[in-house]
Amino acid sequence: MFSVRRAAVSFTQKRAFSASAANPYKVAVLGAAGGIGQPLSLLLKLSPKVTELALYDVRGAPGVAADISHVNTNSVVKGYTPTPENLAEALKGAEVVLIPAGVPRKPGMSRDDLFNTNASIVRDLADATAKANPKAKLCIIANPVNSTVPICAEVYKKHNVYNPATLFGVTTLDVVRASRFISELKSTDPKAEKVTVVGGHSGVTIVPLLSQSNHPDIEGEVRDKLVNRIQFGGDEVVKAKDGAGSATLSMALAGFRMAESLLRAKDGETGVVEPTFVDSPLFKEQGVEFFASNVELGPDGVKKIHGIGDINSYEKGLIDACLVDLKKNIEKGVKFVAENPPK
Ligand SMILES: NC(=O)C1=CN([C@@H]2O[C@H](COP(=O)(O)OP(=O)(O)OC[C@H]3O[C@@H](n4cnc5c(N)ncnc54)[C@H](O)[C@@H]3O)[C@@H](O)[C@H]2O)C=CC1
Ligand SMILES: O=C([O-])CC(=O)C(=O)O
Repeated sequence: MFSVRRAAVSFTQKRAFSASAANPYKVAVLGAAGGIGQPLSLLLKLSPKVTELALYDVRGAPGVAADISHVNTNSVVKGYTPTPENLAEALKGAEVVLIPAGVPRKPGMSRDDLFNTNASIVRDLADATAKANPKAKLCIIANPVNSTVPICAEVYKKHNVYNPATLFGVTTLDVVRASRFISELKSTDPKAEKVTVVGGHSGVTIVPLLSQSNHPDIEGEVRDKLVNRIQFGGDEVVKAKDGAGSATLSMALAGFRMAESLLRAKDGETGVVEPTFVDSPLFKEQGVEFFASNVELGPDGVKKIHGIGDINSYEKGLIDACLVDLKKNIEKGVKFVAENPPK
């Protein structure tokens, strides 16, 4: 007989952290054996803030866990095979849950084309999280983020455990890209380039606010090209990978940054700000329930949602276009759960 208990393969290192160690945080990655999941898990293993790493996937998680567990940092790594009991065990006690589970794009596809496959994957993983650990900070990487985040909110509402402060669509990659692209243009250090990107996470819903960057002088054709590159940076990678998927390594870095920021804020660090797609008051009056903007993180998740600040007329045009698509994407996610509730 297959033993559910034994299926949770544990690679406990001999010098496990004592209960009194600082920052004793468990982090769970669902979809851990994938293109993003593997490097993301590796980065989490390197973080002194993480003491337990739970790796779950429908295939291959124990192998990835065995591999990563040999990295000589002081944390425990466990790999989980796909049973409901193992999924619940992986989730239990996690401070942060990251979901990169789902299919990536191929050339010619939009992120919305992933909806049919990924909506039910994310719905079911959100359902498991709502049952096993509803207080965890839930970070959604799986696309289309503009729809998968509302799907999670609807699932949590069905369980009466929805807390808008703990649900995050991961849009960090958009600012990682924006700062890199602007530094290429201006021959500067990308780390010094702070670019605000708001809206959502696909095409025209990605709105860089260059007027608030270090280089408000970027205008005209140069600006249009830069904005387009930031909005469609994901397509650049999809095209270059030529059918083998989308961004994985830069995304792992971006997802890790988001997770680490949540843990830093949990530790009481103040002034931790990340861009993220959250249940937001900013455009609710226009019927847009979720919106990405800079968000100050606190021990309980969202502490303060920053407004979009002063924008110019060009950026106002970008926001208007963003809101049209974003509203449809959000409504699609909400409708999906209404018509296909978790079993
Ligand atoms: N938010 C963002 O900025 C970005 C999002 N993405 C999205 O992340 C997702 C994952 O991308 P990749 O890692 O490249 O794909 P991948 O196909 O390499 O990995 C996905 C993993 O999810 C697993 N999986 C599938 N169904 C599952 C389930 N029900 N439970 C647990 N695991 C499951 C698969 O076995 C696979 O290991 C895609 O939807 C992609 O579009 C990708 C890049 C950036
Ligand atoms: O482009 C994709 O499909 C993956 C993604 O979200 C990104 O790289 O920003």
